[in-house]
Amino acid sequence: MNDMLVCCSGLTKSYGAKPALDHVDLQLAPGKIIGLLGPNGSGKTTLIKILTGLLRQTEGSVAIDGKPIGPETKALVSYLPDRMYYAGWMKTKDMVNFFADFYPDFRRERAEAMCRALGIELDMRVKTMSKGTKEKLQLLLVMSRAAKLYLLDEPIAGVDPAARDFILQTILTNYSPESTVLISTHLIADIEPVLDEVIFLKEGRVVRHDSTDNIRGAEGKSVDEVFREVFRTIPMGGEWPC
Ligand SMILES: Nc1ncnc2c1ncn2[C@@H]1O[C@H](COP(=O)(O)OP(=O)(O)OP(=O)(O)O)[C@@H](O)[C@H]1O
Repeated sequence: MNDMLVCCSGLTKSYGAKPALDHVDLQLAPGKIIGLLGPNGSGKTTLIKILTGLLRQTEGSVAIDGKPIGPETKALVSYLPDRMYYAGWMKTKDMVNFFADFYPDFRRERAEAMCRALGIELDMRVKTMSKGTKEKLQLLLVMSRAAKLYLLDEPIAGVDPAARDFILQTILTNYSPESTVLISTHLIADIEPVLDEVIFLKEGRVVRHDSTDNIRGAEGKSVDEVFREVFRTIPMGGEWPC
């Protein structure tokens, strides 16, 4: 019996001729916070959307908790998309009610406590919120579910550094040892302290999947430094052609 939470085998997704994901083999254990890292267009959002069931793979297989993607796995997954999808007329409390109606595993008290801690009033309308406040609200709602797999697509892109710390703390304190958090981000240095593992995606392929301890221990470098080496686009000391 495989005790991995996520298993992808030969996972391929093509939108046209070029694959966005190219024969990806991945196994994600429960109880980990994992960074999904790669340059623009490397396939991060595509992988996350396949795990949510929003996209279907072209080839290969994918399972969450031993089940193929479908209604059963959707109930186990809490997903933060890379863009806001709530109507502007909604108030914070409408969104809290929306989540409470939709998800049996939603913890209302926790969500309301986090709103209070962040100064997000329950009567505030989405359209009057700053971009960062909307992102914080959406993330705290997603993290208030008792899910097995949290898929966070760029959760800290639009928030200030102090709020980033709060959000990372929120992620750390809201997941259980049985659940895993997969976080896609370009802000590696900010998120590095909370990561157990990293996955480097390059042109739709996994070029490295390792623990952050291994990376730091074996190479004596931060994940951010290793990422910059793997994905350097201009050779050191090199120049762009005229
Ligand atoms: N709906 C689509 N139709 C055609 N091509 C697409 C579509 N969505 C994504 N792609 C292509 O698939 C590849 C992977 O895109 P994806 O959005 O998964 O990358 P990403 O790593 O999340 O990028 P970013 O860091 O910029 O968000 C890119 O080459 C992109 O142009």
